[in-house]
Amino acid sequence: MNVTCSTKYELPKSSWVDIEFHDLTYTVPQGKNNNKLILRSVNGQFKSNELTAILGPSGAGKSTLLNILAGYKFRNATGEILINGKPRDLKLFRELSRYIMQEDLMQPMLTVYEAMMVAANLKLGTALSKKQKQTSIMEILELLRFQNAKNTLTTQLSGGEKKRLSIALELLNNPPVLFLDEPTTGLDDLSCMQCVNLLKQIAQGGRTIICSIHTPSAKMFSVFDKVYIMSMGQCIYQGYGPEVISYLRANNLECPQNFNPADFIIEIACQEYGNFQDRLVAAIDNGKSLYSSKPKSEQKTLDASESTPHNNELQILEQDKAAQPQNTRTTWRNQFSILLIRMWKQMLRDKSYLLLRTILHILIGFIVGTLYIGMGKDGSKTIFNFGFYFTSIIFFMYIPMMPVLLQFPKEYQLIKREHFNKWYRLSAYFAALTVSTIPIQLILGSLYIILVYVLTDQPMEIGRLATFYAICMLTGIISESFGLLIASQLSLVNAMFMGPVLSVPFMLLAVYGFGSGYESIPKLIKFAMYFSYLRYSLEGLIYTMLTNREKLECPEEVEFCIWTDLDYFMKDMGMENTILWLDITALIVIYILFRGGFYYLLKQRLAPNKTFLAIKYIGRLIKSQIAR
Ligand SMILES: Nc1ncnc2c1ncn2[C@@H]1O[C@H](COP(=O)(O)OP(=O)(O)OP(=O)(O)O)[C@@H](O)[C@H]1O
Repeated sequence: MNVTCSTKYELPKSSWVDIEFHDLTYTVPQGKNNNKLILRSVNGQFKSNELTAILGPSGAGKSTLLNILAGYKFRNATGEILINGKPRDLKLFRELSRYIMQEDLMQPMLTVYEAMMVAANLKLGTALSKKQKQTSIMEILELLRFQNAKNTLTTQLSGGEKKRLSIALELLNNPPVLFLDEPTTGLDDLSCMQCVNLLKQIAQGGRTIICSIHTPSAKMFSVFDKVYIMSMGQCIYQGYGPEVISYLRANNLECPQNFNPADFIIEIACQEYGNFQDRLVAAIDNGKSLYSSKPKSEQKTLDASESTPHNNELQILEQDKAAQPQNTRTTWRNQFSILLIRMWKQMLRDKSYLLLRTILHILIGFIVGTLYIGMGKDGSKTIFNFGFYFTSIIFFMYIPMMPVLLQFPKEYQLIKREHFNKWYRLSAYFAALTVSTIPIQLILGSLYIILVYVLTDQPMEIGRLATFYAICMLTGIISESFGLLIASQLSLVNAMFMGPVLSVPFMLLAVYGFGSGYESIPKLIKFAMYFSYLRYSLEGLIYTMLTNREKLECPEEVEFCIWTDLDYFMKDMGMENTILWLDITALIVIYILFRGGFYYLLKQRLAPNKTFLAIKYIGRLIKSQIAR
């Protein structure tokens, strides 16, 4: 069956970028004084116009090599990486290359076409009109055979379609270098072949395409222009796939007839026929040589001096900019609005979740309102109002925080991919995320507040209602920020555990000492109380709702009401010195601190600076000491 993609569209030609690496070594710290060697002085050359596959058994170091070459990992790596014969400038190289990671994570609630349009708007700037962008998108979608799936939601795509969409998204600004980590994993044979043929077609436009592959079929093995086979962090073969048979024969290893040579060399790498590691590594000079069945004298060695003298990264970038002015990145403002619209679209399209949240706000509002019904003006129930305000604060703590803890760890994987591939600046994403959730919180929050406010018979004064609303909303956005702060650093399971657990001290400190007077609280606890935003919220609500009010009426059936005078109640609670604007200022400051902290930690997780690395190192050291 012919599975070659035959389309009339061809991608624009790309600048040539040859990648070469020498003595690449990569270690990871393990235990106290131990280092694990993952790449062992490997060498190699990956050329433009070629599709190169990195092969090897599981754990051979394929992804590690790919990560280092793409610049995704670079700490703890030593050796030399040359781009067109000149030392790589990582910052510039990142502008030239794109990395398609193994996970098929897609922005949910968008169709293929919409996902492409968002990517085009972010990557192609404003130099192209909407019509031109549409044409580019349609051409790429046609090339990747998406004509019939362009209106399908990304989450409903098949495994192969998701892989192709990941490639399509990165092809929009025509990068000269594409790295792909296991693009065929999880695909059936036909989809694998289609994917590899497509990559070959893309490479033929002058691009350097490097992918890691698990076990290709014999047919696929011959499609690659070059295969680079790894075993235990070293190179055991580099050359054209089918020539591996003669390479092994030259090293006294005969591939049985009708046996897939790719399977055979991988079995050898797994030492199924004995240990040939050193012999094969020496035969290919750990990647310094390129095998060819031609006589030895005609084989190429991969010296830097022999590589084609192309331009360096800066020259390529300038050349590309001149040839493709549409590739200039869009402004921060545009990035912000594109991302904001994407977030709102996704939020509004997730109808079942939106409905669930709406029902939840109404239901909880109704339950809380019913539990505290009519107590706002009842002199015998003054203390119950305290409970009502606290319940409301807890509601606005948990409701915005829990979805964030659940969603953000997954969202982080998407941000990592998009940010690494230079779709947008992190600050634009952060600003869009900050703004995106506010309207929905304001609307849903008001559903709860209107219900409880009316049912509990709180004073119908605009000023009090507005302040009640503002404090609840501030509590909500602080809790959301706190959730983001946690979720930006932890996995889903850990975040779901840590979020509620870390909230407990905030709750305890919020009510600590009420009724016994501020002075009786120990100094250390007083100090800790400054950090509980819930305390400021609770104080603010109590002050707003209970000061400057007339005496409450004591119902006839009740013999004695202790707190009809609310000033006495405030005094008994130890809250007579509360200053509302101070509470609100503290809430705003905490919000800024939590949001700022979230941004800083997210930035550090994506690209850690030295301080952060040192903290991580100390953490690892402590962990290893505890584990001993
Ligand atoms: N941070 C790390 N700490 C400890 N070991 C690591 C670390 N990163 C990678 N390794 C180890 O390095 C080796 C190579 O990993 P790598 O992911 O590059 O292999 P791979 O060839 O891509 O494997 P697979 O095909 O299974 O994905 C593995 O043994 C892995 O366990």
